[in-house]
Amino acid sequence: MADKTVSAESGSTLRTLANLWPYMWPADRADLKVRVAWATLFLVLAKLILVLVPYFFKWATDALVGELQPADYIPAVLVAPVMLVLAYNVVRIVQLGFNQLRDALFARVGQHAVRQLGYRTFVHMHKLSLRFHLERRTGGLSRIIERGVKGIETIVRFTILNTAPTVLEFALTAIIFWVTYGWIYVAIIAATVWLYTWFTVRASDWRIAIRREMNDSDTEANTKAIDSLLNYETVKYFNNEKMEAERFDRSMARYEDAATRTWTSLGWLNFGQGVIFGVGMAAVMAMSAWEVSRGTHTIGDFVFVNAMLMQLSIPLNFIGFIYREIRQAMTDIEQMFDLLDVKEEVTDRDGASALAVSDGKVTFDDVHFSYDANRPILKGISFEVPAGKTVAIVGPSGAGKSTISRLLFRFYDVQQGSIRIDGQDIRDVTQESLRAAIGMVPQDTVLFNDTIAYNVRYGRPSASEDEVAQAADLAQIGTFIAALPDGYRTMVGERGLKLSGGEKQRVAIARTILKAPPVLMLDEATSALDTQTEQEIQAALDLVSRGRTTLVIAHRLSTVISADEIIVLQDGRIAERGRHAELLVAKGLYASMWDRQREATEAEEKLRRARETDEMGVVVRRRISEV
Ligand SMILES: Nc1ncnc2c1ncn2[C@@H]1O[C@H](COP(=O)(O)OP(=O)(O)OP(=O)(O)O)[C@@H](O)[C@H]1O
Repeated sequence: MADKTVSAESGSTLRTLANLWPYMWPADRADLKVRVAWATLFLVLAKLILVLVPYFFKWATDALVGELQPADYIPAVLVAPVMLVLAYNVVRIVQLGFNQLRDALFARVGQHAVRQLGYRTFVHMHKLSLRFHLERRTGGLSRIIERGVKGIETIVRFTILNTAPTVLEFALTAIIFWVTYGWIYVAIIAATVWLYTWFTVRASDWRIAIRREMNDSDTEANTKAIDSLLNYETVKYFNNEKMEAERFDRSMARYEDAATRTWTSLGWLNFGQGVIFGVGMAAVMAMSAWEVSRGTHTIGDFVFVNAMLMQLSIPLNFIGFIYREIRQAMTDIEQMFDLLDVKEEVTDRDGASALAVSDGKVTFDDVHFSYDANRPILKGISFEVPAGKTVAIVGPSGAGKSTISRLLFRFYDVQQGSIRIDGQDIRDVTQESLRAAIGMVPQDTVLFNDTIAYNVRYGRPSASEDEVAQAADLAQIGTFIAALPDGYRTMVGERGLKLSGGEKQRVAIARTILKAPPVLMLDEATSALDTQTEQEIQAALDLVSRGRTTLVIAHRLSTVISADEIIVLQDGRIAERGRHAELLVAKGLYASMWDRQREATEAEEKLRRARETDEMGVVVRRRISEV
C-alpha cells in the first residue's frame, strides 16, 4: 500500500517534471536555449575551480611545516601566503563571478517559464465551463495559481542552479579521494552521503504531508475570508460578524496546529542530519590522523581532507533544504497542472466554422437540459425569435428562464434538441463567433474595478471616446457620468459596488450598444428599479433592441407588453404562449401573474400616495401652527 503511494507520487513528480521541461527548454526560443547552455558552462566552471580550494590549503600547510619543496621560481616564504590568497580570495571571487553570470543568464529562462505557465493557466481558466467556475471558489483558485507560479521559480532555481552543481561536486570529490587516498575514504564518504540523503528524504516526506495539511487549511481560511468579505453587506444585514470571525478562526486554528508541527519536525530533521554527518566526518578525520601518525599522510593531507569535507557539507546542508523546497514546489505545481488538466466542458468542434449571421433568427428546437442528471430543468422547449422581433420569456422563479440565456450563450450544451441561429446549430460554429453575435444585458451586472469609461468600452475596446460618450447617452447614463467630479475616469469600485443597481445596468446597456450585436439577450434587465428609472431604462432598451432579434427574460410583466410573442414557462415546459392581450383573454397562468403584479403595483402606489399625503399633512399642520 505504502509502496504504491510512493510509486504514484514519484510517477506524478516525473509527470510534473515532464510537464515543466518544455518551459525550461522552449522549442521556439533559440535565444533561451543559448542562455541555458552558457549558464551550464559557468555552473561547471564554478565547481571545477571550487575543488581547488582544499589543495591550496594543503600546499600552504605543507609549506609551513616544511614538507613542500617549492619550485625554483617561488621563494619558500611566499608559498603559504600565495596559496592562502588563492584559496581565500582569488578562487572565491572567480567562483562568485561565475555563479552570478550563471544566475543572470538563467534569470530570463526561469522568468519566461513562470510567465508562460501563468499565461497558459489564465487562458485555460477562461476556457473552463461556467459549471467549473460556479463550483470552484475563487479565493482557493487564485491561491493555487499563485503558489503554482511561485513553485516554478523554486524548481528552476533549485534543480538547475543547485542540484546539478551539487551532484557535480560530489562526483569530483569522489574522484579526487579515490585517486589520492584510496577507495576506503570514498566508501565512508559515500555511505555518509547516502545515509544523510536517505534520512533527509524520509523525514522530508513526512514533513511534506504536514505541509500539505498546512496548505489546505491556509487555502480554506483564505477562501472563507474572501467569501466573507465579498458578502460584506450580507454579514452586516444579519449581524453575523462574530460567526464569520469564529468560522475563519477555526480554519486558522488548523493552520496554526499544522504550522507548529512543521517547525517541530524541522528541528528533528536538522538534528538527525547533524548526527549523521558528524559521525561520518569523525570517522574520515580519525583515519587521516592515524595515517599522519604513521607517516603515510602529511599534515597538509589532514588539512586537505578536513577542508574537502567541510566544503562538501555546504551542499549537503543544501540538499535537505532543496529536497524539501522541490517537493513542496512539486506539490504546488501539481495542483496547478491538475487545474490545467481539467477538460473544457464546452469545446469547438473540429473544423467549426464562424457563425454566419444573415438576419439573426433564433430557434430553440425541442431543447432538453439539466444541470444535474437527475433533475431536468428544461423539458422540451421549442420557440422561435424571428429576425428583428422581440420574444419575452416569463414564468415563476426557478422555471428555467435564465437557463435559456446560458444555453444560447453556450455556457452549457443542450442534452437533447438544438439551438440554431439563422439555421446553424450553435454547437457547429465557433464559440467566439457565436458570442460575438449576441449582446447580453445580464440580470446582475458586475463591473470591473476600473473606470466607468473602461467598463463601457468593454463592449468594443477599439471604440473612440466620442463613441463611448454616445453609447452612454443612448443608455441614459451620459448626464449622470458628466456630473461626476471625475466624469468617465471615475473608479467604480470592486464589482462596481460604488454604482447603484440602475446605474450599473445602464453601463451594461451602454457597453452592449457599443458591441452592436445582431442578437440581443436581456435577462431581467429592469428588476429592482424605481418606476422612473425603469421607464428610462426601458426607453434605452427599446432603442437598442430596435431592428434586432431580442430575447427578453422578465419578471416585470409591464416590460414585455409590447413583445411580439410571450412565452410562459412553468416547470421546464411552455405553459402558454401568445401576445399580451391574447394571454390575458386566455385567463391562464400569465393572466393570474398579471393580476397579482397589478395588485402589488397598486398597493405600492397607494402606499406612496399615503406617504405623500401624510407629508403634506405635516407641512399644512406646521403652516397652521406658524400662522
Ligand atoms: N449551476 C446550476 N447548477 C444546478 N442547478 C442550477 C444551476 N443554475 C440554476 N440551477 C437550477 O435550475 C433551475 C432554473 O434556474 P434559472 O436560473 O434558469 O431560473 P429562473 O427561471 O431564471 O429563475 P429566477 O427568475 O428566479 O431568476 C433552478 O431551480 C435553479 O436552482
